[in-house]
Amino acid sequence: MTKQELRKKYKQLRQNLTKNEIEEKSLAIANQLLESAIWDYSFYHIFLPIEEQNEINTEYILNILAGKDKNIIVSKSNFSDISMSHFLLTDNTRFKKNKYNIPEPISGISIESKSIDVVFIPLLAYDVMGNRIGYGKGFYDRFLASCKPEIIKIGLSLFNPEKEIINTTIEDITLDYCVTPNSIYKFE
Ligand SMILES: Nc1nc2c(c(=O)[nH]1)N(C=O)[C@@H](CNc1ccc(C(=O)N[C@@H](CCC(=O)O)C(=O)O)cc1)CN2
Ligand SMILES: Nc1ncnc2c1ncn2[C@@H]1O[C@H](COP(=O)(O)OP(=O)(O)OP(=O)(O)O)[C@@H](O)[C@H]1O
Repeated sequence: MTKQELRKKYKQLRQNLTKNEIEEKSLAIANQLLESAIWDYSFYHIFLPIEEQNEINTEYILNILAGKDKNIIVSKSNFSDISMSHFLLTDNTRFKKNKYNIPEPISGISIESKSIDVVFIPLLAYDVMGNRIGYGKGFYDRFLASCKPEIIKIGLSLFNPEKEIINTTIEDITLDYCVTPNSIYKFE
């Protein structure tokens, strides 16, 4: 299916889930991650969910990261130039929702994207090759292009992969893993 068709399909699939199902699946994803071999790093970037879009609740993963004393990085999105700026999460970090309902840190210690070791990536759909699509602005494609090449890219999804996203471009950066409530997919 094309990116456009997939965005429509997965927005609908998400809207069909209850809040309870999202909590259960979010917890299951965090538990899958606990089993994985990604914990020997220092700087972990995570997204904060748009609740209104039924995104994964990443709080369970945040708790794991905090428990393991990792450096946790969260971002602010600039919609005028489609860039993201990154901040270290501390006990004092306060959040505010932007106009797209994404919770963002109000201020904090700036972190450059090259410092990040592991990034958890939001998505609408992905395929068995590790291609992903989001809301279609290209925030993550630009962000990941600015990171170090060996950064570990982990998609998080409530659903299984599609066979194929057909209209991918060279700018699309593929995932290394995608974690779902039931599985961890590894892409070569
Ligand atoms: N939690 C979270 N943070 C994220 C992303 C994400 O997918 N999830 N992004 C991933 O790249 C970037 C933000 N990308 C976005 C791009 C477009 C819209 C947007 O157009 N929202 C519209 C309609 C949404 C829809 O298509 O249904 C709106 O709210 O009016 C929102 C976020 C960076 N941060
Ligand atoms: N590294 C980049 N530099 C400049 N433009 C880019 C880059 N990556 C993607 N784009 C552009 O951004 C637009 C949206 O890309 P795409 O459809 O892949 O978004 P997406 O992956 O669904 O969105 P997101 O990354 O925000 O979740 C496209 O027009 C694409 O050409």
